[in-house]
Amino acid sequence: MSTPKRVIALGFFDGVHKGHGALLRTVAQAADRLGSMPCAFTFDRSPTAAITGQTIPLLSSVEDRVWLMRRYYGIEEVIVAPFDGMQKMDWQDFVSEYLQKELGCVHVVAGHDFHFGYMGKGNPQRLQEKCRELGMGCDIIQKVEQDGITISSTYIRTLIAQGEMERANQFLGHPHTLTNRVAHGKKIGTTTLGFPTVNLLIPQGVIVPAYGVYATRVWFDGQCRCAVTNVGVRPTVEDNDGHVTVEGFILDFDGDLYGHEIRMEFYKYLRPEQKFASMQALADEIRHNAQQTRDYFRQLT
Ligand SMILES: Cc1cc2nc3c(=O)[nH]c(=O)nc-3n(C[C@H](O)[C@H](O)[C@H](O)COP(=O)(O)O)c2cc1C
Ligand SMILES: Nc1ncnc2c1ncn2[C@@H]1O[C@H](COP(=O)(O)OP(=O)(O)OP(=O)(O)O)[C@@H](O)[C@H]1O
Repeated sequence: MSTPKRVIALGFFDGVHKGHGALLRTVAQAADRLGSMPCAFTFDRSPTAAITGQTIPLLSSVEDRVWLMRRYYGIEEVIVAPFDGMQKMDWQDFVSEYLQKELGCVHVVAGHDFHFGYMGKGNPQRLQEKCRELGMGCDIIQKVEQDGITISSTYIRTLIAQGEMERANQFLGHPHTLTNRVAHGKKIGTTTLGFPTVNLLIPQGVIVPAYGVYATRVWFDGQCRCAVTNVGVRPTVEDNDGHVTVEGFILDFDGDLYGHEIRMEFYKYLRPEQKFASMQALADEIRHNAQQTRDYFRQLT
């Protein structure tokens, strides 16, 4: 079978923010024009983390990155390459041997500050020259800014760590999204509190939003519902084990989602997590937060 022709965006794309969006939209347009497949190239782990040895909690799991690129920008295929296996590849080989010969790439799209190949020796200018030599198309996208700030995954991570979800979403261009299976909780929600919750495990290596309560939406089994969600260690619960949980009370829903995959979208930070004097006081506050969530989504529509 012959290799399909591909138009490929190059980068890591953590969070798939608006700056990445400028590249991905250009890919979709070029692919349409050239009758090729719109694609993106990413790595299985953060090159910056691998090179510097730092731990960098990410905005998105690989699965979410792939889903976001498809959902918001129509990217049909995401090539997830192993960073460890490719780190030492020379930048010229990356373009001619890997992109052109192996992947059938006819056009690449990269950002203004894209460095690639062994020791980061490849840069936008070299990429353009090499593509010209090989007969491949190449677009370099100028930086996208908002409020005078260059949009970047690094900046958006700091916003999410501080609970500034609405601002993070403005920079992302879509709601911050986490997808995973629903885990079992301690059942206190159902038995003592009167608010059953879905427990979403934070995907490994992904940033924990600031502890607190958020207006969220959850998608599961083809449905979308509003939910009020707590992120934190539940200091009110006596036998909490210090584990961070993400627990959503889904409004107007009655059903069992254990083991199902859910996608949670974070919209607005409502309040910090607190230690309440009693479970009754916590239940009263959750009722209030549920109403705030309803009001929030009502004014959005
Ligand atoms: C909207 C919402 C807000 C919450 N806020 C807090 C809080 O401020 N402090 C706290 O200790 N627990 C908080 N919780 C966590 C509850 O204690 C938790 O839902 C309950 O322990 C149920 O746990 P389970 O899933 O193990 O049954 C909140 C839960 C929800 C759904
Ligand atoms: N604000 C932006 N405007 C235009 N292009 C961008 C922008 N941010 C990133 N890019 C480009 O998107 C591709 C992927 O970038 P990358 O994954 O390194 O994102 P980043 O947001 O710059 O990450 P980090 O914050 O870790 O530096 C690269 O080609 C990069 O140059």
